[in-house]
Amino acid sequence: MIQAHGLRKTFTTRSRKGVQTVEAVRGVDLDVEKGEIFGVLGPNGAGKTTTIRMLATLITPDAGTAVIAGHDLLKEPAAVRRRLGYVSQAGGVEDTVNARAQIMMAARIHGVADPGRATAEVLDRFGLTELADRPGRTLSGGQKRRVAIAIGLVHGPPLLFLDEPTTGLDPQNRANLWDRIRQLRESGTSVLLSTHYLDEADALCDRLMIVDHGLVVAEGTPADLKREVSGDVITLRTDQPGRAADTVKALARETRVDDDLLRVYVDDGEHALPGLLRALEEQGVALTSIALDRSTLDDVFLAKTGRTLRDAGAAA
Ligand SMILES: Nc1ncnc2c1ncn2[C@@H]1O[C@H](COP(=O)(O)OP(=O)(O)OP(=O)(O)O)[C@@H](O)[C@H]1O
Repeated sequence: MIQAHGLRKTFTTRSRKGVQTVEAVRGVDLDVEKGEIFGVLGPNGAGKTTTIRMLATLITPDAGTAVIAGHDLLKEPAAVRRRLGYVSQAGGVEDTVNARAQIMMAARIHGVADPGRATAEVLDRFGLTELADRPGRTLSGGQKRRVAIAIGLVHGPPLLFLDEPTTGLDPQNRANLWDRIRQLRESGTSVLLSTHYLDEADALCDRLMIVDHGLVVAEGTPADLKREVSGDVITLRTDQPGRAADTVKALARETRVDDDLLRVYVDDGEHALPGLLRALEEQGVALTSIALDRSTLDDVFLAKTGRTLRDAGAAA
């Protein structure tokens, strides 16, 4: 559905401080299969939105090529545009106009043969029929997000771009939206979504790429990626993380200190734990807490970039 190679975008801004350039995307390859949910996971400022906007024909790449739904992104942008739906991070739902009218307008803009019917269908599909005649400002965050997706889908595109679809939603609305995105996949729509939520990427995506500073640092299924940094993570909280790390180094594949936390990467946590605790006790290192977990996508991010996704987000 999408084959992209070497996508690049640099932004130049001029202000009183002078000319500033930001290399937002620095050579991204992407391969999205038909009917899959593909995720672009990364911290704030990683280049997710810029990548999606290039693929959605909204900004022109400085370099690179892409074929989307069988059409060349640069040579046939109008054909590409007809085959995709795009839902921006902000959502694009008007406050003063009701949902039905907004969806109907999108259907007309796209030249849908029977806009009334297409609107009614998409309203029904997203559980919006009851709310269809209320102005945008009276809808909840989750309802607005569903209207935005309905606007993006009313012309029945085979490919949908969702830029951070669940940011700001409460857990119940996020779960609801995940179900609806999964239903899209079942009906054959390919979905490319960006997110900075690890659990979202893990729960929803068939495959994903992790981006950082405009580059792809890892790609695969969530299970493959986690297998790459295989094994378990033992997280120990202590006042002496450096000393604890030195003590357990020989028993671990890798250790990482993060404030008062020591992460110990081992092949088999259950078996490694007793030996680890014994060694720490012998050295007189006191612990305030112990946790044993399977590796997560954050551990993949940490292994590839040396930072956790949370830290990377905070630094951006
Ligand atoms: N129009 C623009 N002009 C100048 N700089 C830009 C522009 N758009 C994006 N950037 C910069 O490019 C970098 C990547 O931005 P982008 O929006 O693609 O990141 P993102 O991964 O989507 O982040 P977020 O999760 O915060 O939306 C950032 O440093 C951003 O400030």
